[in-house]
Amino acid sequence: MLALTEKSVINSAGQFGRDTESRTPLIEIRGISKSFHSFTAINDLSLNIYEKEFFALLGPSGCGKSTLLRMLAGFETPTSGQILLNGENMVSIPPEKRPINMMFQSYALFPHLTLEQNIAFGLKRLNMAKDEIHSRVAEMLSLVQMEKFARRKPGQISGGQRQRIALARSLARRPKMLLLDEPMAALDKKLRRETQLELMDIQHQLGTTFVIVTHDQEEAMTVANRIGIMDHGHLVQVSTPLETYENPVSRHVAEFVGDTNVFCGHVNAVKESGWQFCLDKVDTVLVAPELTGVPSGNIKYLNVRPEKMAVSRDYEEDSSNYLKGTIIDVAYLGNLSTYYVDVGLDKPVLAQMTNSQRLHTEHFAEGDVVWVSWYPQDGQLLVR
Ligand SMILES: Nc1ncnc2c1ncn2[C@@H]1O[C@H](COP(=O)(O)OP(=O)(O)OP(=O)(O)O)[C@@H](O)[C@H]1O
Repeated sequence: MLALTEKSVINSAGQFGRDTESRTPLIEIRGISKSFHSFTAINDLSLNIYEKEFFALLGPSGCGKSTLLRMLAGFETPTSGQILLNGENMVSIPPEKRPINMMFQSYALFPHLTLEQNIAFGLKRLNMAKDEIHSRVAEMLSLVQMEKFARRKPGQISGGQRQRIALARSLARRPKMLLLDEPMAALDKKLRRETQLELMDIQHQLGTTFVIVTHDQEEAMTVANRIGIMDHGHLVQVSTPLETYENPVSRHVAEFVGDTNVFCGHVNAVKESGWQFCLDKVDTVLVAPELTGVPSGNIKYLNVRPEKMAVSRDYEEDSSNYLKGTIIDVAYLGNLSTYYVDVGLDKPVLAQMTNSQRLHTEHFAEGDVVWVSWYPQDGQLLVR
């Protein structure tokens, strides 16, 4: 089991990056486990989620994301551990009594009811006055910009619009927390991007805590204030998107979130200019930033993101790290080019260059002999 701290970092994610430790959590998950027969889906997991936060659970298929969400909603009971809401144990509270709502991937709209009736459905069951229901439905339709379609049925609107109605319906009871299980899985890429921005906007307007489950790391990075990375029922890192990308706690997280280059090796000298990292197999020495608080003997990997690497024909006498190699593949994406460079290691190095000038960007081709370079401070040393 890995020890976790909710790191304090200042970045674009604002308040949630900085001061989560000093705030009272809305939800406190204390050492919960969930087993299905002999299989442990969630293993001694602890996490705090705060008011007004947009939290994303990210991880490979089968790591336990949905199981965790279902326990928050009350559809599953933890085998052990506690879930507290505002300090009160929720484990014995049934789903409908929790101030938490869940929006399902399938949206689960009633096909025979109009959109406004769909939104009103849960409110009627609360015995709310007719006028109040009417105004709440209107407010929700306006929130998701679907006023014009109020009298249509789910079969008469598009997939993206159904998604909005499902959102409106799940927010109508004004839950303290909304759980979203892969809410955009059925949308195409462009609509998905638009919907992500709308979702952030709505969450911001309402101030409701959102917890989203996704296996799309770009989606998690876009919408969330903080991301929890899960693996085999454990939470392996909880941090802001920036911290997750630039400071992954392990090789596993680094490789799961975005593309990266992980070099295996060891620190062979501690110099003032940085630590000297010797690559296994090619016996090349690179300069790497010091990893404070960690004995140099524990270092196993050097992690460098492809966009931190440059490709050039020539070697220059500067402080960068250089590796010589041959381009074996080029992926030209228009805005970016990704070069796969064989430097004599098990895997080619990935270097990504922005095509920032229309006519004067230098392009490289398969077979070109090049230097891949990066600044020492753009590398990250890892112990696991
Ligand atoms: N009711 C159940 N009975 C037995 N095993 C289950 C049950 N529900 C989930 N599991 C198992 O628990 C593990 C975690 O499942 P879960 O649905 O939480 O994963 P996930 O991370 O949400 O995956 P995906 O991204 O594919 O939806 C899986 O191995 C799954 O097979």
